[in-house]
Amino acid sequence: MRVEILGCSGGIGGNTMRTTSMLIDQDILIDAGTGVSDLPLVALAAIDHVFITHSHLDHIACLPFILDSVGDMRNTPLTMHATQATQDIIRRHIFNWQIWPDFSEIPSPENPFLRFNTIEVGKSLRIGHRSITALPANHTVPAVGYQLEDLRSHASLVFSGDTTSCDALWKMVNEIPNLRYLILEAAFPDKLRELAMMSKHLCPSLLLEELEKLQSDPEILVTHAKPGQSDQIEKELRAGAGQRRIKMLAMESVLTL
Ligand SMILES: Nc1ncnc2c1ncn2[C@@H]1O[C@@H]2COP(=O)(O)O[C@H]2[C@H]1O
Repeated sequence: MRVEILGCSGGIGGNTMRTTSMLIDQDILIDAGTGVSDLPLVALAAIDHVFITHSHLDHIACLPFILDSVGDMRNTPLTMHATQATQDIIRRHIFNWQIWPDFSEIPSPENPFLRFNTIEVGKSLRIGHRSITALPANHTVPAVGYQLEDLRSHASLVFSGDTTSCDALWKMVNEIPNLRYLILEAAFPDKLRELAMMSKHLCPSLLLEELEKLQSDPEILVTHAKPGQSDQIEKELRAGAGQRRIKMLAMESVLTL
């Protein structure tokens, strides 16, 4: 399984900051933030599945554009996978004919560009040799993370999505054998710890407290730094990392499972 980081910033600004999205092989996206907009048309048309962590704009911004840009280049609907709560929000507030047309009825309800699939925390979906499982998260809106497992190598990657402290997440993460990569968020530096808590994110000190609950030793990659905050977050994480292998996740990097 190939995991390409299309965007991993908590905001926008210039060529180096794109919001959250990961491309799994050619056909699966995890979130559809602004990082998706760098993909050429032919790559956009190859996306069959989009797994959404939560409804915030920085994670879904490009989904409406994908459908309008390449819907007619495809023979089958693109499937948006999300929990019922997240699906309801996105249908009510995005695909409502006011913000964007409802592509689950276009060009016809019988043969649309978009279809919805409801996922549940703890349940796995198998797509070819990839297994995708929703994990618990704790954010200001209904949210999940994902475990991606390559069923050939049995290696796993966990992406927490946007979450503050979440014991239920660690309970499930600690049951995963062969966890190779753990992508966690730290949106703010420690001086903004109050804002991190209010907006249900992590900062380095909170992230390091969370890592005390982790019982395995994956490579830890940190995502979602707000614009201009990445260097300070990295400095604070380095200072407290101890034996943990922690580094900042980089846009355009490729992880292999
Ligand atoms: N009181 C607040 N609650 C939630 N988000 C806030 C607040 N104040 C500012 N924000 C910002 O709004 C952003 C919405 O997306 P994020 O959750 O990524 O990060 C959030 C913060 O950067």
